[in-house]
Amino acid sequence: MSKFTSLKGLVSLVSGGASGLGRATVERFTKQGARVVLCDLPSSDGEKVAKQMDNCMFLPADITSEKEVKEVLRATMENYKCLDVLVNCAGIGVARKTYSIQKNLPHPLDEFERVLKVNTLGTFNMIRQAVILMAQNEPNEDKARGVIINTSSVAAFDGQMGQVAYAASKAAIAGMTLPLARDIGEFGIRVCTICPGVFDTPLLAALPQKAIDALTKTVVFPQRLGKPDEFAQMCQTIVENPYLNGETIRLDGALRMV
Ligand SMILES: CCCCCCCCCCCCCC(=O)CC(=O)SCCNC(=O)CCNC(=O)[C@H](O)C(C)(C)COP(=O)(O)OP(=O)(O)OC[C@H]1O[C@@H](n2cnc3c(N)ncnc32)[C@H](O)[C@@H]1OP(=O)(O)O
Ligand SMILES: NC(=O)C1=CN([C@@H]2O[C@H](COP(=O)(O)OP(=O)(O)OC[C@H]3O[C@@H](n4cnc5c(N)ncnc54)[C@H](O)[C@@H]3O)[C@@H](O)[C@H]2O)C=CC1
Repeated sequence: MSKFTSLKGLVSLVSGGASGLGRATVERFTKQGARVVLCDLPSSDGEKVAKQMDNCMFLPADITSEKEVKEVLRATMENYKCLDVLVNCAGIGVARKTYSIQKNLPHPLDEFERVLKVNTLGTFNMIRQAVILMAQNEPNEDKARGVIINTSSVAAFDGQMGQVAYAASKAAIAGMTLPLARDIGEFGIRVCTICPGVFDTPLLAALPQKAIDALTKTVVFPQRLGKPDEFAQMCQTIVENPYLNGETIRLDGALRMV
């Protein structure tokens, strides 16, 4: 069977794999026979989560660190001799308006910077180093060598009040998709980005329940929070469809946030 027509045997690196959408992706990929490197912060549940799965190893790193990401990729090569799929799930959220007149407080600049650094720069740091490994792969019959999947958000397009930093970081990821595909297509590496709507994870749970309920009510159908495995299923679809490239895919039940 040609490589990338199924997840079986593919070496996959999932950032943010200790929780939420990334964890669901690690779970689905390992069940489908992939060999998975779970990358997450040293302070995360990464070790515990990896131990619960077959063919999964935890390699701790802060995705914003060049040095730590380089070490994760070195260890991936040492253990698995290649890298076929990268799924960038690691990310953080913030809720902060540009200016709170009640508190006479403008959006803290360091908070804006932190969100952009983790979500956008961290995602790019993973990509720029993973490409080096993928480009060394033996191509399949279609000349394919690798697949990269990024995680943006519907906030990239319908950012709510208080989401200027988060939406900027996620719009940047969506904006990177096509130029990335253009840059690395020559190596046989495809790039797609998923824009999830509202999914049932610890990150979304950081919002007040009132806000979560209001958001859920605006999902057209199915009117519920997304299940993390539905995100993971989209990752599997992207890997297994050789003609999906350079695309940003909303996965949101037709939610358009107000
Ligand atoms: C305090 C919560 C901390 C959360 C930490 C991080 C959460 C990050 C979650 C992101 C998860 C990722 C999900 C994803 O990618 C998909 C999505 O984007 S889902 C959408 C998520 N939405 C947000 O993150 C919104 C963030 N904004 C806010 O929570 C609030 O705007 C904020 C806390 C920043 C300020 O609220 P508040 O102090 O109430 O502002 P005001 O007092 O000025 O409010 C005036 C008025 O307007 C109402 N309002 C405020 N924000 C919103 C909003 N986002 N949508 C609709 N209405 C809003 C507010 O209720 C007031 O109305 P009243 O009738 O006067 O009460
Ligand atoms: N839950 C939702 O409704 C939506 C989530 N998203 C995005 O999906 C991705 C995953 O989010 P969730 O699973 O919901 O959140 P989550 O909080 O459950 O998982 C995020 C993971 O990323 C890790 N992480 C954070 N910063 C990191 C860093 N610097 N280095 C390494 N790992 C780091 C965390 O430790 C955590 O394990 C995020 O990028 C988020 O912005 C996008 C749209 C909707």
